[in-house]
Amino acid sequence: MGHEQVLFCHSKNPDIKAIIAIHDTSLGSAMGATRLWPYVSEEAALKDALRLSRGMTYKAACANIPVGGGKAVIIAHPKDKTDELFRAYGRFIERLNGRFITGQDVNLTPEDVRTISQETSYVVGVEEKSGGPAPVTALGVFLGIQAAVEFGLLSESLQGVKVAVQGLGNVGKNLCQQLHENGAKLFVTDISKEKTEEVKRLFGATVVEPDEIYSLNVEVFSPCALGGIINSETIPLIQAPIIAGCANNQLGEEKIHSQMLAKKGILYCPDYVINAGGLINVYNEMIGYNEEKAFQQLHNIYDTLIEIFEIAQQQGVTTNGAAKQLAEQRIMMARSLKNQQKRIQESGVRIQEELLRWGASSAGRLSVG
Ligand SMILES: NC(=O)c1ccc[n+]([C@@H]2O[C@H](COP(=O)([O-])OP(=O)(O)OC[C@H]3O[C@@H](n4cnc5c(N)ncnc54)[C@H](O)[C@@H]3O)[C@@H](O)[C@H]2O)c1
Repeated sequence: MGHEQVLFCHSKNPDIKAIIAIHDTSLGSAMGATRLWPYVSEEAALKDALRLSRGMTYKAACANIPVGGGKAVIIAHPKDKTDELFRAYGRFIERLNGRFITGQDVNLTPEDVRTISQETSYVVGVEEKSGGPAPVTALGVFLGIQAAVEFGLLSESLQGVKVAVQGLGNVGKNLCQQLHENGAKLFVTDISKEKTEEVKRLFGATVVEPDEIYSLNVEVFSPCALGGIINSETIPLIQAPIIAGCANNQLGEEKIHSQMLAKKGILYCPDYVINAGGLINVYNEMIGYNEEKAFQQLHNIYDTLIEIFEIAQQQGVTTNGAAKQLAEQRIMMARSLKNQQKRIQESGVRIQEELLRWGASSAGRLSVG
């Protein structure tokens, strides 16, 4: 998959096994949260780290922020978490000298991240300066829905547009609020009755059962719960001409299912493009949180999606294929700029050396003369 560096971290006391995968640093230090999971084998853990770190490279490139892609996994059961384990892990990160910056993913708490930060400063999310990533992610998804509706339905307004939201958690509920405030008509589902009742009461949403959400006659289907829900079983049910939601890894099989969607004429917003708000938020926390700047970058999601839809339409490729193409172009451009800078620096050093040599020899001639 073209990784720059993969580290296998191991110590006996405390007992720790972790893998840090740095996929690409052309755009900047590799960023990627740390996941703790009782993987069945080291191979399974490696596969996860490799796949997720490559995803981060594409996500950052599409979001147009100067960070690279990385990911780390700790092979452990959540019940075996200890401070010693996280401190040992922090020391591994510190040794990378800033090539990899991490944060909180599955099975890590903000407290665990704080423990890691006792050994390394290359951690984000230690102090939440922005109120967490979910509202920013939701706003990014909202902008993505606007882009898709404008491109796919030729409408600049969401007034009366029917949107089906699957999952009313941290992101889903915030998204419902944005959609409601902009005149969309909501259809929602969640496995928690409490959450569906709240969204019904607050935003006048129509509640449906979890398995009914796919086949609704709506303009937008917004998956905001689980991964893998767009697959060979659900695609034939989907009526919406647009899919735009925050859930990670929505497609069961990336290639097969993105092609099935394209064949059916469904405009799919690649998940890692539309849900980049969380990463944008974390990046801004790292460089010193500035709300205005973060929200400006968030608007890139809208522009990037329009660009992706245009590439897909012009070249007859899937939106997923177009997103990868765009990300790879941006990475190649960053690489060639870096190489140019390096060449300029090297030739600058060579000229300086020539001048020094020339100066020394003419000084010699002068003194002789
Ligand atoms: N939080 C972020 O900033 C962020 C950023 C990028 C991607 N994501 C992804 O977006 C998704 C949602 O994130 P979140 O932070 O809102 O999570 P969350 O856990 O707060 O919410 C998920 C919701 O989905 C519901 N749910 C679970 N199974 C369901 C089912 N079968 N049908 C309907 N609803 C179901 C849960 O009850 C819960 O309310 C996840 O896939 C996450 O990885 C989140």
